[in-house]
Amino acid sequence: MNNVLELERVSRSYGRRGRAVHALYEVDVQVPEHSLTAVMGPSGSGKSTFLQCAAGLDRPTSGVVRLGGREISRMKERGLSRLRRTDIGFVFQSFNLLPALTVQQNVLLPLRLDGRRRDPARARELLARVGLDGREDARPGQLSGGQQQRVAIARALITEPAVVFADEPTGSLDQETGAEILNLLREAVDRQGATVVLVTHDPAVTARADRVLRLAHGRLVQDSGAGAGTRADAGAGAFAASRVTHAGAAAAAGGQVR
Ligand SMILES: Nc1ncnc2c1ncn2[C@@H]1O[C@H](COP(=O)(O)OP(=O)(O)OP(=O)(O)O)[C@@H](O)[C@H]1O
Repeated sequence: MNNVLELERVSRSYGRRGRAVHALYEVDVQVPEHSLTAVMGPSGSGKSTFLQCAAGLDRPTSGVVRLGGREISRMKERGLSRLRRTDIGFVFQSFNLLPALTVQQNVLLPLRLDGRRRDPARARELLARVGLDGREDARPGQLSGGQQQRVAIARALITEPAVVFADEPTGSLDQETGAEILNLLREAVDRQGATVVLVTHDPAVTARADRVLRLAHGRLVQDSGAGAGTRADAGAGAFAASRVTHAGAAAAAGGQVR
């Protein structure tokens, strides 16, 4: 199976030499396509830094990040922002929907921002998949938190990104709603062939992930589920063939990771 995301000896430090804080230290990770990877670890262990470096929102101090075979750690800002629009989908803890737009307009926003043709039929299809059939014209403010996160998932998937990065996607939801959101991300992997990397404190995620990476003090201290026998490997044949690899993805419409 191809690795869609690779980090090679990636470090990110802050501050001056001698007194530098190593937010990430020589992290090596390979993420195969069609898999769900959870990144866990205590507060301050480097999870957000990992996500930001992997998603091209921050540059590592040293090391190499490749997304879809392209080295993004050296890309100029212009290339990176294009890549975030075309190859990456984002889901945030706080949903980050635009309140003045309808649900459907929010889902279509990444296409619009990338100057691409809008595809309302595809937006409706994705909204139906996340259980929001018939809510296309609602405003985010009329929806519950869980429903808003469903919209955010549809938005992240609209352009078939190489990787969907999710930062604490269940962090502001109750347990049951959080479990539903996790199921949807799992389904995006199993039925739509998506690749999801999510940062979380939520222990429930481990049961739904193909792989769990644990960070401590900026280092990768555990990498469980990698290799043979992961759900991704076991279920590879069942993944939807319809996904067009690297066909482009959504920048999170109007949001940053933190
Ligand atoms: N801009 C910055 N300047 C200085 N230090 C930073 C900066 N950003 C992060 N750090 C430090 O890097 C380390 C890792 O931070 P990071 O936010 O990646 O951890 P985290 O695991 O995501 O934490 P949390 O679970 O609390 O969000 C911490 O020690 C943090 O203080």
